[in-house]
Amino acid sequence: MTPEPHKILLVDSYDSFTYNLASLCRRSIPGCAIYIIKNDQLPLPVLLPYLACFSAIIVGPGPGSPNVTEDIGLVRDLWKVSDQHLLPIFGVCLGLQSLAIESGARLRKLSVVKHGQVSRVKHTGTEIFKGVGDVDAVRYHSLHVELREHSNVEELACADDEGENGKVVMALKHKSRPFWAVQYHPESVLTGGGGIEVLINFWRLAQNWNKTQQRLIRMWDTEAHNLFGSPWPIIRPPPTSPCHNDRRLVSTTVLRLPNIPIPVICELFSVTDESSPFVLLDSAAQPGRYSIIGCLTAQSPQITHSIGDSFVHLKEGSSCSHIELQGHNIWSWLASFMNRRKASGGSPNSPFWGGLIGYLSYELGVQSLSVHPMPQADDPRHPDVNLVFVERSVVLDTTSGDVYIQSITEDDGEWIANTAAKLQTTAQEYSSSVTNDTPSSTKARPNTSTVTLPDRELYKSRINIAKEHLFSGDSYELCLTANTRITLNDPLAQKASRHHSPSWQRYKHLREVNPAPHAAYFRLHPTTLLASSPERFLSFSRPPNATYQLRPIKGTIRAGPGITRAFAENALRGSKKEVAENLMIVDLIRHDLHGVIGEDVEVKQFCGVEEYKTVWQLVSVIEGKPAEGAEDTDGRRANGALGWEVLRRSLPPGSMTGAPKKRSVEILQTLEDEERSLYSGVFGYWCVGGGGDWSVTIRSCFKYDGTYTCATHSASRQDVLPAVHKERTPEPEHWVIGAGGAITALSNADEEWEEMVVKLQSVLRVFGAAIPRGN
Ligand SMILES: C=C(O[C@@H]1C=C(C(=O)O)C=C[C@H]1O)C(=O)O
Ligand SMILES: NC(=O)CC[C@H](N)C(=O)O
Repeated sequence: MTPEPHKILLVDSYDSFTYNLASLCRRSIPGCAIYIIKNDQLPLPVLLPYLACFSAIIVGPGPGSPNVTEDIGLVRDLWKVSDQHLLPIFGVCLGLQSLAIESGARLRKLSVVKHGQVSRVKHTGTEIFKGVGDVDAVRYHSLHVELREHSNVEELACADDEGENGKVVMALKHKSRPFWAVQYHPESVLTGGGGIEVLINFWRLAQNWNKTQQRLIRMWDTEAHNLFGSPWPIIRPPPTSPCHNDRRLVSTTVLRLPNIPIPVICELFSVTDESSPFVLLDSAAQPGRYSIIGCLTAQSPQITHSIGDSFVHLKEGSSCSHIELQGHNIWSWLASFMNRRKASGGSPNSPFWGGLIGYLSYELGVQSLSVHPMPQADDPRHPDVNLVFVERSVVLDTTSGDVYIQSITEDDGEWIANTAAKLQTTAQEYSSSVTNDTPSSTKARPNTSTVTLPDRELYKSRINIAKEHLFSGDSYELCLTANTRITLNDPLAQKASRHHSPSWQRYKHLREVNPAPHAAYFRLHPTTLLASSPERFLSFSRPPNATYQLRPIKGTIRAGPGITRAFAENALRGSKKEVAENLMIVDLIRHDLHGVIGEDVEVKQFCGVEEYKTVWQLVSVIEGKPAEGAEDTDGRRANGALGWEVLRRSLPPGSMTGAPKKRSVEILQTLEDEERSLYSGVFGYWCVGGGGDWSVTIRSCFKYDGTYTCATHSASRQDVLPAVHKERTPEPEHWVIGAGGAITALSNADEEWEEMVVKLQSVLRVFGAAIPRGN
């Protein structure tokens, strides 16, 4: 009989680094099984009898204070259990602070808080530091503890913050009970020397203690299983309804047409008809590579859903069905939808064969954190999910010039042949034309718009309030943002028709002035989105052996004359503040990914400096692979449902919230006036072959049409929509641009305002508007 694995209980205080700690634990304690509970999940009397099932407890970090019941939950009681229930505990950060104050130490605020910063730690070389050499440790704390003579804990390590905070306790042990703790973060990617080494020592000490106390480990029974569930990692794609797998085949023709610009290809389709839907995912700059055009038909299914609505709305041509979710959520509904539409046989070199393209709002992510999203003024609510199912597509590989013309519709050879012929002719005409111009964009005419900017003083005052939250230990970083509104009043300039799409003209202008690797143009009624994002959120490659990649950005400076690579590298990678900002998000993203796919998560690039048209950015790359067999969800080849699950559980993007994510989102809701909507959400695709690629919706603008006909909860299950007027009377257009930046304890309000303005300007210029000087 194989021995029972050692069971470790990990208590999570709603932190964004917990799964990193779980992963470190698994590496330090071979074969252990880790059960994670929230600090308020079980009342102590319920937990107590089960402590005997565990070999040790790890108490994780978290926002807030060890003195506040809502922040610390049952952790404070763990230190006081009777000898009968006693077991070894290892505390991290908030965990250390709780142990210390319950053992007679004093809680203090740091004069200079430490978030995402590395300190040299001096230690005794004993206990959890036995055999450990130099320790360079990452710190995320605003509070610290001061030992007193009669406290029951003794110091094992400290950091010397010199003039800033003096000596700060970095590790402790209890004088008589088997408790050890560190103030720094052993699980951070940048902690060196005091990570796995310290956990291995803790485990040795814990096992010794259990042995000398002759502790009997209680058998794991059904009751325990019901209470604690399965051990981490729980790799589980969203539930899908059973389906007949009528797997479709992808038909593809490949042409080599170098130099034919994406706008030229789009204009062969319906992009110039403002009244028809259109989707383009555009790699308009490096490191983007593929541009994807969804060649929609009148029947292409469009799926919309708003949070709080128990229906999904499916529009196909002129009919609209309202499908009740019936206990499912939108995520599993979409997973089922895709499960019925798997396809195979497409070109392995084309990342997209067909599938869903569209966007998911910030508030959809907020809701999955169990935080109530901010209310929306509009009724009915605008869609938080707006996707179209693409059956015909053209994909351009901008590196090789290969163009993939693809269809997953049966017997679609004629469309493929016609499209190929059309593209070839256009390419010939284009290459022989004298000017070789891309179709020209309309430069926005000045004085046609009213721009409402965020109020500078208000924004700066909010930066200062954000910093107060950081100083008090509630958050380590907050991504504060604000909306700018543009109203276009010039009816002549805006007149849309079958052959003139002002929003497309504007998009072409945007891709010229701010070419970006993750650009997009969506006309998905009632929403129009023009995006020029530098930031990939998550890509998952086609199974089998999918790789999940996230590319968070933190750290921004303006691009322009005189800003050389050397200057940018020094200003970004050479800056303690910028690297700290980036590190916090890297650790958060590692946690998000570990949470879904388990242990295999790696930082492939830390703080690379990348140049874009208007800004230089600090970019990190985190990659993961699911455990073997995890993708194969239904016995057949998987369809990317696990990638979809990573997306569900990682939204909103950590780079747009700050860390810890949940508490940061709650604080941001008190500092921002209105919902973010598309901004700070994601846009991208989920392919019928199982891959996906989603970008962060930043450096973008969006607007809603006045009439959103499909979301009304009609009593009938199917409505016929009124015919769309082809030539609409122009109404003022209301565009929104969100912009912001990460606030840390080191932030300066004027500089943060400037950074927000730089990001805003990258899009605002397509409206012919500029921010007045001194604003
Ligand atoms: C908030 C924005 O950007 C985010 C914040 C960044 C930063 O603080 O440096 C960089 C990229 C984005 O993750 C924005 O563009 O509006
Ligand atoms: N990382 C943490 O656990 C932080 C603990 C506490 N909230 C502080 O800021 O000091």
